Amino acid sequence: MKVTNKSVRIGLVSVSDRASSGVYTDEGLPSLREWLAAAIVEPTEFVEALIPDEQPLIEATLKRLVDEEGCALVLTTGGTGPAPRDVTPDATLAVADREMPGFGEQMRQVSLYYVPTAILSRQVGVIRGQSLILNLPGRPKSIRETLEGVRGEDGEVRVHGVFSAVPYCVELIGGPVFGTRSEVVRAFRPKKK
Ligand SMILES: Nc1ncnc2c1ncn2[C@@H]1O[C@H](COP(=O)(O)OP(=O)(O)OP(=O)(O)O)[C@@H](O)[C@H]1O
Ligand SMILES: Nc1nc2c(c(=O)[nH]1)N[C@H]1C(S)=C(S)[C@@H](COP(=O)(O)O)O[C@H]1N2
Repeated sequence: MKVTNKSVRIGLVSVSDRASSGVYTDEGLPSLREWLAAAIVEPTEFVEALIPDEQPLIEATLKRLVDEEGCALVLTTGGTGPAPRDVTPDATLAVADREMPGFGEQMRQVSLYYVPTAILSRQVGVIRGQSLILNLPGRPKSIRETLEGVRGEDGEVRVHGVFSAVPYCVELIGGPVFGTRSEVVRAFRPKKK
């Protein structure tokens, strides 16, 4: 696989009323940053935002990260549930050019191995311009769970996390080519004939 030395620019958005107002310390952005830095081979640059559950602000943040900051990938955490203030998927769909339903489907599937309330997450994956935007649930532990997938006691992957498909998707929509460390997550690319 061809990989470049260019750094991969990634937007991280933690959507939480309480973390953004200081009621508790935000663990979303550090968890995202640590997982991605361990998973991606190439140097990464992060553009981060910690914001409350306000749909116009989430939409403006996603647009800024993609259109002005040039992020090839944007990951959000929080605000995907059914409560009235959970509006991250609505904001994400509002700024989308195209939906990628497989990401939401697979994340809910993976999450069911961890928690029966996984079906309450309305998380979506979308394309805006040449960027992939993915919603992850708010619990910091769900970041690793959904991105990395489910492992058996032998450490082998039983159910693929969605990050296995992220590098190929980003490449297909015109973003940078990057690889992953297989001990964290194995990126799949179909073999060229
Ligand atoms: N950014 C975060 N940092 C640390 N812990 C978080 C964060 N977001 C969520 N959590 C934890 O996960 C739990 C469930 O998250 P959820 O997104 O449902 O919160 P919420 O009830 O919508 O409230 P808020 O928007 O104020 O985080 C929270 O109660 C909290 O313990
Ligand atoms: N992997 C994983 N997915 C999960 C969870 C979790 O703890 N781990 N929590 C679920 C719960 S309890 C809810 S309400 C929804 C939405 O969470 P959010 O509003 O914090 O985004 O995500 C679900 N998905």
